[in-house]
Amino acid sequence: APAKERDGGDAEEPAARNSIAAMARCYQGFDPAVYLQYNYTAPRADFGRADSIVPWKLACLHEAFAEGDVKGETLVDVGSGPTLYQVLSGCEVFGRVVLTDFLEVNRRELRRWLAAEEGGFDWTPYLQHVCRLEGRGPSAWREKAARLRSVVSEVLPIDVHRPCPLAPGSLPASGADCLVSSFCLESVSPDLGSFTQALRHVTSLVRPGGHVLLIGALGETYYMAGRDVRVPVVPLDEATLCGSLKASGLELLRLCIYTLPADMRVGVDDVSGIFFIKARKPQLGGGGD
Ligand SMILES: C[S@@+](CC[C@H](N)C(=O)[O-])C[C@H]1O[C@@H](n2cnc3c(N)ncnc32)[C@H](O)[C@@H]1O
Ligand SMILES: O=[N+]([O-])c1ccc2c(c1)CN[C@@H](CO)C2
Repeated sequence: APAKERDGGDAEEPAARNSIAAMARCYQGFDPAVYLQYNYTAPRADFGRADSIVPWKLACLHEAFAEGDVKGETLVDVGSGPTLYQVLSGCEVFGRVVLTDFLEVNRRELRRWLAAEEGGFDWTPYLQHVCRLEGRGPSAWREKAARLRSVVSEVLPIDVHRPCPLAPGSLPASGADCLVSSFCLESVSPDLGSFTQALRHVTSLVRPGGHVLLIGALGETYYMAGRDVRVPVVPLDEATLCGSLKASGLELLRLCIYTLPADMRVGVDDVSGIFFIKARKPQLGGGGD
């Protein structure tokens, strides 16, 4: 059965189970509106600035799909939170997009946008920006919004600390063709060991030969997930990140790093850099695609 929001995952050692449970308790205070305001409005999401973080992330995702090697039927987004930017490029390639999060408050926020209900976050500037990247006029954003709403098939509970993060049958038996995950694993894991274990768990959701696109924080030790909700983060650097990727069996295809300019450090976290990883899960028997 899908994990409850206070679960301690399936960690073997009691200590690990406790720290995972402590992390889950931390997330009970997660406030989607505050989180969106802190990270998805200017200056971090300023579409008029070439060095703003969100345009950089959207460009990485656009390029990853534009190369044409990432294809198939099913894309799963791990730890979606209340955000949709991370699937705005992939939704044009895949006929089925599965969004997931640990918290019902976030799943509800996603369903609110998908149902075109009033009062949710306005993703229009994001839709328009990705349409520009795709060489479509910004007025194509309504088509992109309709496309996204048509391909998102589910918004499911997930727990990356479980060997099977999703309920059985959530994805095709062979696995998803592509997995996207942004700012999840390092911000839900108490330490590097559980980060690497969580990466192994989510890699099991992907078919052999499928692709993994990861966006995350470098050098971050905490972030504010609500007005007074401080969440600890596993501080990663390039070496530890690549070590975990190798340990999870993924083949690194591309690693891009963004270093935050001073005015992108706005006091809501201590992140120093952002990574984008394009990786592939080897075919069985280690063959090519
Ligand atoms: C920093 S937010 C990232 C949100 C979004 N993907 C983004 O790019 O901004 C981390 C997300 O991980 C979710 N989360 C917390 N514990 C989790 C767990 N054990 N398994 C999967 N997701 C979890 C939280 O609910 C939250 O939405
Ligand atoms: O600048 N950004 O686009 C951005 C978006 C989300 C997040 C960060 C930065 C840094 N903190 C993480 C949580 O670990 C969440």
